[in-house]
Amino acid sequence: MSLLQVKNLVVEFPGRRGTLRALDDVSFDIAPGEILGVVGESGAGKSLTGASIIGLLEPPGRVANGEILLEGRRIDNLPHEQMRQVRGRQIGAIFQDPLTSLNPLYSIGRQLVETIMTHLPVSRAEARQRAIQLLKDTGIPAAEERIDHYPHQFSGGMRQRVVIALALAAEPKLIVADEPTTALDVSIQAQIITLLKTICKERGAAVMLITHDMGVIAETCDRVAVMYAGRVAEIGPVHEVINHPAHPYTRGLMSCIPDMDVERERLHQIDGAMPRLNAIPTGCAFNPRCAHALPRCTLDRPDLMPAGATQAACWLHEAGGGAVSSTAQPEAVA
Ligand SMILES: Nc1ncnc2c1ncn2[C@@H]1O[C@H](COP(=O)(O)OP(=O)(O)OP(=O)(O)O)[C@@H](O)[C@H]1O
Repeated sequence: MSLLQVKNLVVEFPGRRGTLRALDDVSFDIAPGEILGVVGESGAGKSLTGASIIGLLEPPGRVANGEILLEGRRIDNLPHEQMRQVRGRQIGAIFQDPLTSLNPLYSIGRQLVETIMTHLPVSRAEARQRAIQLLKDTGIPAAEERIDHYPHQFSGGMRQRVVIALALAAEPKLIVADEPTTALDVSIQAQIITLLKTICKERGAAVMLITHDMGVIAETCDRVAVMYAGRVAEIGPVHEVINHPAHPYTRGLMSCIPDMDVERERLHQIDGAMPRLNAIPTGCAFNPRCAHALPRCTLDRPDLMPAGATQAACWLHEAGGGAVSSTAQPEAVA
């Protein structure tokens, strides 16, 4: 059974000039222990998807339709307090800025011990031992001493290690990590991503990893969901999506994977811009930027459909349609 199921998720923002639909029919699942990458340009809906799962969608944003299930149980409609429990115990969260997750007034030991004791049946002494072990496991040197230090006494990279320890403290089944390294020095980003991957794999925790960086996805994830304009454009095993991208948008993103020795770049290399929420084109939202658009693409919105070893929301893959050739070489997207 899937660990997490997101079914036909719709998120809307009511406004004076009408309702803006930021997520439109988003569906995917995550298996136990799996690392799912979520990638796409700025504004694609990655963070809103993560926020919906962890129950931290900020009003007036609201889930207007769809369901989110964790181990078969709906969590999108839970009362606030129950969702807080789920968030601490079953789902851990890691954000871009470590200081979002840490209370500057408490030592990191106090924060770890309280989280452990809130969710697991252990004594304070046991919780402290667990906290020290978690800090060691996340690569904090002299953990026995540093456990009594405050967040400001750690560097950015060390703070994000503490946040990973905190997210794992209650032994959750799922970690939602939203751009966990973007705020960090480039030289330590890879270390933190590697740590996140190894520590979650060791513990069997699944991860939803939101990032702009296709390079990170390639190195870290089992599967990847590519988002565009509030929808999933393509989803599949990471090596298939990278080597045989089925959606023209994904093919454009692939050109953003830099060479090994070139510094990583963000996904801004596809000509044109993602539409604003109040101006989403009819049909496929990508059609104005797509070199392969068919007349139908401007009229009917495609849902995900089988496309080789992945699923793509693209009419080119409809049975009988002329599928875009899948090669490892990305081609320019007009
Ligand atoms: N409070 C809000 N009110 C109105 N629109 C919003 C609000 N929050 C987000 N949006 C819109 O929802 C869309 C998706 O936003 P989201 O933050 O999920 O994108 P993203 O893919 O995570 O982008 P980024 O990579 O820049 O974080 C964007 O068009 C954004 O402008």
